Amino acid sequence: MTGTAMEAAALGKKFGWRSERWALRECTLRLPTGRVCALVGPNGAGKSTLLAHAAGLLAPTEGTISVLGTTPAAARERIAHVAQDKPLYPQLTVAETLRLGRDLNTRRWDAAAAERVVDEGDLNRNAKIRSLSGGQRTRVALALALGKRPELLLLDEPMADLDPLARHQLMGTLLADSAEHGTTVVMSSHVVAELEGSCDHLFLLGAGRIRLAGPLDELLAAHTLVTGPAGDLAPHTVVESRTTGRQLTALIRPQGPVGPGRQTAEPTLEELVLAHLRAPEAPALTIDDAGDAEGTEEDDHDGARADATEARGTAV
Ligand SMILES: Nc1ncnc2c1ncn2[C@@H]1O[C@H](COP(=O)(O)OP(=O)(O)OP(=O)(O)O)[C@@H](O)[C@H]1O
Repeated sequence: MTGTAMEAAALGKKFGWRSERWALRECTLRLPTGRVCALVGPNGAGKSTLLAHAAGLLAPTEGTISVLGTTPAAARERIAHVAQDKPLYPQLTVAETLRLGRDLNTRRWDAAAAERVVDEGDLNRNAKIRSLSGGQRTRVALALALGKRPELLLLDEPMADLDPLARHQLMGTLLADSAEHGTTVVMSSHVVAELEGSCDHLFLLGAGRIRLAGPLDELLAAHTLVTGPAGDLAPHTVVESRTTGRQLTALIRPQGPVGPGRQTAEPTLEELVLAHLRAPEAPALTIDDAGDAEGTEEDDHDGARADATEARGTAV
């Protein structure tokens, strides 16, 4: 049995005593070790808050979170967290920043990995951090994170300010490095297309709650895109359905044969995510590592409806 990289039980977070709003609520999830997990959801869904809990930077209001079999605080040396604002010392040079990384992580520091990330971006090692562009700073932050040789790498929108070529190249380096060392990666992103082909696990958050969680291939296999004549979709669980004239397009969780005259296909990651984002009331689904599904679907065959919007390639 694989180990557990991250596990949350009824995790909840409210910022401030008086706040009525839960940034996270009743989040129960498990991520096996060695996975590359996409963490997606709309703005304010709680992605950064979840990553900050896993990194030990925030304490839960209720529930628990553990990483690598212990508390986030106890695992800190084995975790690297690249926050959205990528905090670095502006007055240091790139070379001094890498030396600081080495001095703070004497037992684990992987100089070759850190230097490879910097060199692939053609960065001048004598340049001060404050003189670098946003994308170049991202590269230095990722170099520090990989140099730490973490067992769990938590990345909060790591690619947001990189140009498409740099994104592609850095993602390749990141995935190759993680595969070589068996690193578990949790990566939040709004650009779902860039996660396709990179991730094998998915957490979809909405309004602080888990909406989809599990191995990506099993989550995709649990859904079917249906097109064909309009009509009743019972007994299937409907995530989203749209009708244009007599034509129906729907994303369902099938409960048996879909019926004659309808075409079916397995959704892409992007189609799966976008349908759930357009239908925030759709029932949640968690598939655990043994392939067992747990959802909130029984009473919801009507599902949620959304406007017919062509949204391929969109950021969420
Ligand atoms: N330090 C804080 N104090 C008060 N509220 C906070 C704080 N940090 C986050 N929140 C609130 O918690 C909720 C979740 O925020 P979070 O940053 O985790 O979302 P997110 O999914 O990462 O969003 P985005 O995609 O915009 O980065 C939001 O409503 C946000 O306003």
